[in-house]
Amino acid sequence: MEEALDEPLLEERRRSGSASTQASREDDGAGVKRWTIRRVVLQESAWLALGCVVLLIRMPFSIAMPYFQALVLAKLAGHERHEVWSTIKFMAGAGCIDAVLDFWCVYLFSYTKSRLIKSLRLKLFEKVLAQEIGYFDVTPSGELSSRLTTDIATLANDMTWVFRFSIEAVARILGVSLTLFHTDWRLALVTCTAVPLLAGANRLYSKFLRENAIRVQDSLAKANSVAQEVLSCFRVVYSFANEKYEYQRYQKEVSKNFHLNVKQAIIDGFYYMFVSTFLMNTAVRVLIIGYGAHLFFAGEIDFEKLSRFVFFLDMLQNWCNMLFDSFSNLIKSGGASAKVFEILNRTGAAGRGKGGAGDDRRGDDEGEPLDQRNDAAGSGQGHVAFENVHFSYPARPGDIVLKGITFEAEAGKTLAIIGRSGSGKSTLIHLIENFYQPSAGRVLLDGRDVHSFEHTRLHSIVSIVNQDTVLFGGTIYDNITYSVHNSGEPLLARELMPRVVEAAKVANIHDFISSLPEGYDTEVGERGVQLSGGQRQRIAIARAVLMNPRVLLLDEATSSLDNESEKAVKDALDRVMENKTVIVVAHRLSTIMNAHSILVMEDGAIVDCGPPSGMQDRLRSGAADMEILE
Ligand SMILES: Nc1ncnc2c1ncn2[C@@H]1O[C@H](COP(=O)(O)OP(=O)(O)OP(=O)(O)O)[C@@H](O)[C@H]1O
Repeated sequence: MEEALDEPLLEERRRSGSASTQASREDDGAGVKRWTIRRVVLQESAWLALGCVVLLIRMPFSIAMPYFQALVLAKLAGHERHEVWSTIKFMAGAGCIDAVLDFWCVYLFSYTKSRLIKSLRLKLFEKVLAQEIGYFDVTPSGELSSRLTTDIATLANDMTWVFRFSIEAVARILGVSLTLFHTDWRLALVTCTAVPLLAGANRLYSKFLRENAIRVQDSLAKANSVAQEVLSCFRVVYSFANEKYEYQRYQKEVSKNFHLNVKQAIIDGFYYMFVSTFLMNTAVRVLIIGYGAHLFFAGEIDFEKLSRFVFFLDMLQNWCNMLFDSFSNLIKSGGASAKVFEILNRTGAAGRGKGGAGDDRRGDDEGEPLDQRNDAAGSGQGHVAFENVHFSYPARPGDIVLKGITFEAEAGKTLAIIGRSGSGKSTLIHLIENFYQPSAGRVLLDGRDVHSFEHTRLHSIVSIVNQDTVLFGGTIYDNITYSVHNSGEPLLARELMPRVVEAAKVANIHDFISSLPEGYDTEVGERGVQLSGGQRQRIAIARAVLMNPRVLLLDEATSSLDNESEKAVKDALDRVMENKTVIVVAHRLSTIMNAHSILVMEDGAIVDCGPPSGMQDRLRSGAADMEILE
């Protein structure tokens, strides 16, 4: 069962699609199974069933206790010494068996809970990784990490314990109720008068809980999101001395969560005051003892029966409380599960090419074996073309960023894109990377729409080095080899090391790495903070060199560097660019004079293109930004 969970969603969707052609409540109508609490619980049904079996075996041993207690009291009253001791022995025996079985109940349900948490976390993370880039433009990462941690733990925790206690409580309540009727049906009927009041109170309480739980989880996710943002950009916070401001921002979100919890506490208080303490503990008890005393004095019930009834009533109340707790936890976990299932059931990762995790769309070459498709897709030289491309970002659909872009980047040549800030240069790069899809027109790589490429294939042909180089926490070696993780190449240091060193030499960073005491095993810190911008940039170039892409995208790769670092990075890039299709985005014309051709962008359109010679004069005579001409 566990292996099945770890398989890619794609496979799972294929299986589920072929297993059932009929749309059900758990179908999204296209044969893809939706995630529901029921489906999650069913995945662990074997373990849950085992737990329930132990629970049922345990039941008679724990239910026997009040019976033995009442019997001992009655025998004591009758001075039946021998019977008293033998009943106590039975009582102790039943209690010991009950205790051993209790261990297994706790273990089995806890184990199931851990399995649920693990599989839900993996499934959710896999699903998040399968989302299109536009999704991350509008969803704070802190919110997603809150879903992955708190929400999943709450959901799994509540589900398993609720499951356990609900089953146990329902079984015991039924068993005890039957015993109560068997003991004295008149007293049992009096107990039942509380049922309509209980049902009414539960209805109101559950309505409140459901609504509040969603708000509580949302406020937690927002607080988490603020904390994550601040911690990941702490240098900026520090440099503006904005610790107090950020504290207040976090405090605002945490306070919202606090107020919701206080509201919850007040309603909880009223609920338990009325249902548990007043109704069950006081009203029912007073009625039963009063009516029981009346029956006793009338000679219609004996002492043993009455005390047995009261002991069982205690047990009934305890288990009713347990059931109420389970029930309220279940509803509260609905707040956490709503968001988790919203992500798990999110379909149509529109920006992802075929074959990416979670993708279930069919392309125009579906039916061809994947290897053949990839071979066909990978056989070109790296020719890139835009055909009348229009584009708006999903976060701002009304803002047209590209307005009918058409151009070609010849294989093996360097095309430079220049233009004012905000004119749409990086957006062209994003579309070649298939981060987003055009609203109209096509982006082609070797004559094929980039969107029809198998995801890993496209990103083994096209590589990017941009201005804000992000390294991952880990060693320099880990960061350079990051580009070959999806290639299926062996990642063993022994086999890759010579190529890593070669790539670092091409990227002009080998000497620096060798000067470090731990060389390639040096830790770079979170997001590479322990290195300079230029060093990070050259490690990113080494990463691209190791991958040996056919198309290299350079998005202002040297614009944030000082002259010395810029020279080192440029020398590295010149070596990497040989025999590759290179599309380079630049701010200044002087940095791209050795390109084969230049595109000039303005306000989402191409306003000029041609070889560098003459471009400077044309730009000068036009309305170009002076900064570009530097
Ligand atoms: N993820 C996004 N969501 C919404 N709008 C975006 C997004 N990224 C960029 N934009 C908008 O798209 C337009 C073009 O941005 P783009 O980054 O392509 O410009 P650019 O020419 O590369 O600018 P610069 O030289 O300053 O980097 C801008 O108006 C920008 O605000």
